[in-house]
Amino acid sequence: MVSAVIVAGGKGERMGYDIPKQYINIKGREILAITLDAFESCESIDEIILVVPESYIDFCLKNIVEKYCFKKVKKVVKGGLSRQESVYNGLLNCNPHCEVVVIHDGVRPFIQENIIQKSIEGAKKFGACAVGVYVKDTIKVVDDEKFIVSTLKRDELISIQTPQTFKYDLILKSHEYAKQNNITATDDCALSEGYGCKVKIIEGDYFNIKITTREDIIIARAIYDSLLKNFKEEQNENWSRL
Ligand SMILES: Nc1ccn([C@@H]2O[C@H](COP(=O)(O)OP(=O)(O)OP(=O)(O)O)[C@@H](O)[C@H]2O)c(=O)n1
Ligand SMILES: C[C@](O)(CO)[C@H](O)COP(=O)(O)O
Repeated sequence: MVSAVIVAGGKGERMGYDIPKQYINIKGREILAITLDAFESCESIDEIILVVPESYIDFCLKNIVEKYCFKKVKKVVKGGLSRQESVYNGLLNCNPHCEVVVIHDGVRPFIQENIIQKSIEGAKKFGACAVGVYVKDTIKVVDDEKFIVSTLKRDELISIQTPQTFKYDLILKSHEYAKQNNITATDDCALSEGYGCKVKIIEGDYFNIKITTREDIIIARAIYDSLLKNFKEEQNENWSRL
């Protein structure tokens, strides 16, 4: 059984709106709903555990899960103070038969189904698999006064995204190990690396952005338009081929 833990338990402080950024509307659909669409329609996903701030559980059930009839969402559970705590609570709420778990940010709405699928295959084969893209800029290390200390080798640098997909027991143990040893990290790969696990990277997609600050909303609207346009063109092509 494959579970998806979608973490949407953050407050979106860097976005600075009154509502958490996962509920911002992009061309008529909430960011979180667009993210859930991809997982709902991915055949390999058996259940979705949605993690949201406690005060948003009822709101989310009514205005996202029921409104769009997301049938695979089996539980909406409370998040924690950090992303790490939110993921951990998501993991604890997965079905007991879960073998592989796909962990994804609720604010990465442009994830493509084929990438979710490849990450599941990667986790089955390697135990841990994450999606990433090569960085396009040259990356510098700076000191406290912002003078350059060194230049990193770009062909060794990956910008890590989600999904990050794992054999369930492995990621649960990685989180528990981190908790016992007061280890914190901004992603789940780092926790499984800390537990001694090798994580395989698969090529992601530059469109799979994390909506973090206000300029990302402008970019997200453009991506949504472009993906929708491609989808319509593909449908027209299929239609004309019939
Ligand atoms: N306590 C938290 C913090 C973050 N997240 C989720 O983790 C993902 C990536 O986090 P980030 O972009 O940092 O979101 P926020 O924490 O909401 O943003 P900010 O740091 O600006 O407040 C988001 O889907 C977010 O909702 C979570 O589930 N629980
Ligand atoms: C998990 C993640 O999206 C991978 O890029 C990222 O680490 C989340 O970081 P944030 O600090 O919650 O923005």
